[in-house]
Amino acid sequence: MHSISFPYSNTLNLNHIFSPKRVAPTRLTVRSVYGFEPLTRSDWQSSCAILTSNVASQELNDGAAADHVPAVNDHKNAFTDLKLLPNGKLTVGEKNDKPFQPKPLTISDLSPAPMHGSQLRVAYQGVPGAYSEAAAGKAYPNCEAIPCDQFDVAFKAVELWIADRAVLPVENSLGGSIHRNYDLLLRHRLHIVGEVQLPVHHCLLALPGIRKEYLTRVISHPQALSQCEHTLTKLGLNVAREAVDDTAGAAEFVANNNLRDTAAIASARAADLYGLNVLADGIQDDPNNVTRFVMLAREPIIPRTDRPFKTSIVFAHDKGTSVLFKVLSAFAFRNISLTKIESRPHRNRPIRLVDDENVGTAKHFEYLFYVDFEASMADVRAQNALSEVQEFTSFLRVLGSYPMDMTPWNPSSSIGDHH
Ligand SMILES: O=C(O)C(=O)Cc1ccccc1
Repeated sequence: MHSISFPYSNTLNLNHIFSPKRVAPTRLTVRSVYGFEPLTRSDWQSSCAILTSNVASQELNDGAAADHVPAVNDHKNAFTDLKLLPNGKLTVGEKNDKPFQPKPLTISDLSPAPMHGSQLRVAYQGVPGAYSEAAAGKAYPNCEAIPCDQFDVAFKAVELWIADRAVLPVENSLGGSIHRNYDLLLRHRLHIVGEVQLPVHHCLLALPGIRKEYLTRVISHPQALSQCEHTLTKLGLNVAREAVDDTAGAAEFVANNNLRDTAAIASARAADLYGLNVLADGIQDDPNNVTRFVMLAREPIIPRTDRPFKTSIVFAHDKGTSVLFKVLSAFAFRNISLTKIESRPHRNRPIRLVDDENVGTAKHFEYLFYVDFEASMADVRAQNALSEVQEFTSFLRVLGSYPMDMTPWNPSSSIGDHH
């Protein structure tokens, strides 16, 4: 067996990553960053702030403009462009719309996440009946789910204290990662505080009295369309497919516009809500179709070791060889299992790194790597692995350390199933 010695121990220099212009960087130890003991909530929160708040990113087509990217948490601007529609849905409004009044903070806003069962406001993209709404309900029973017309709006709602959490679908057992949503995680400063996995059960919905033969179009969220592709063909539906923002929104659109030639792929709950018929039930190609959603909050949660935790990180490197091998070995030698590894090309899309003086620097990386591993940041193995990863990488961000969803699949309780 090979023995490998690592040229560093517990010392983690965050400043060379996040503050490239700083002359005399202060060194933080892994212990202070991840707070072994004594571990207080404020220790952990301020540590995470150090790790993550100095980094913001922006997808840009033109790299030259990257140094002038506005701050992502620009509350002043954001207050003027979010508005609440009469149906309770949040949307992006015009700059001259009546601005939102920021909600005054109360002591309970500053306390740890409310106890199970209390009313938490959870923003999701879509309209009632969307799978993200169901994911919010699974993660936070009795929460108030707030529909938003775009993911960006859901993120902003949390940043502005209009909502407490945002729900984001990030990967699917069939289609893999939802890359756009991973990019959103980087462009905002929210923390992953939980995950839920949902068996998704799709239905083909149409207006009452409409038969399959009348259809010329099927509309839905792109993930839903791709998850049902073969079954649609088997049903003889070689008709146009059209992508819309969310599954339940597709059902609502068919109903509101009385579209007799169009079906929607959505949940059975959406059929009930919008008065549509279920033409075909369970039309996903993979009967074990599962979508993973993450829950996002303004503050990270305190990682624990008394139950299984997962940690999500993103990193990039700009020099060195075999970097991925070295990074993976940091986990392998500590027996930490990875549950996900994914590379994402990031050419021509600079990431904006912000230093302590809030001066932004655009950095170009060829690839970003997303890794999820099965350990809590309160676990010394994870802390050591990450301090090692940091040595090989030029950009590293902990997206969150959170309890794993351990619920076993139960097809009979699939979301969207109306039985
Ligand atoms: O559109 C929805 O209902 C969503 O929540 C996104 C989605 C789409 C397809 C499968 C899982 C989640």
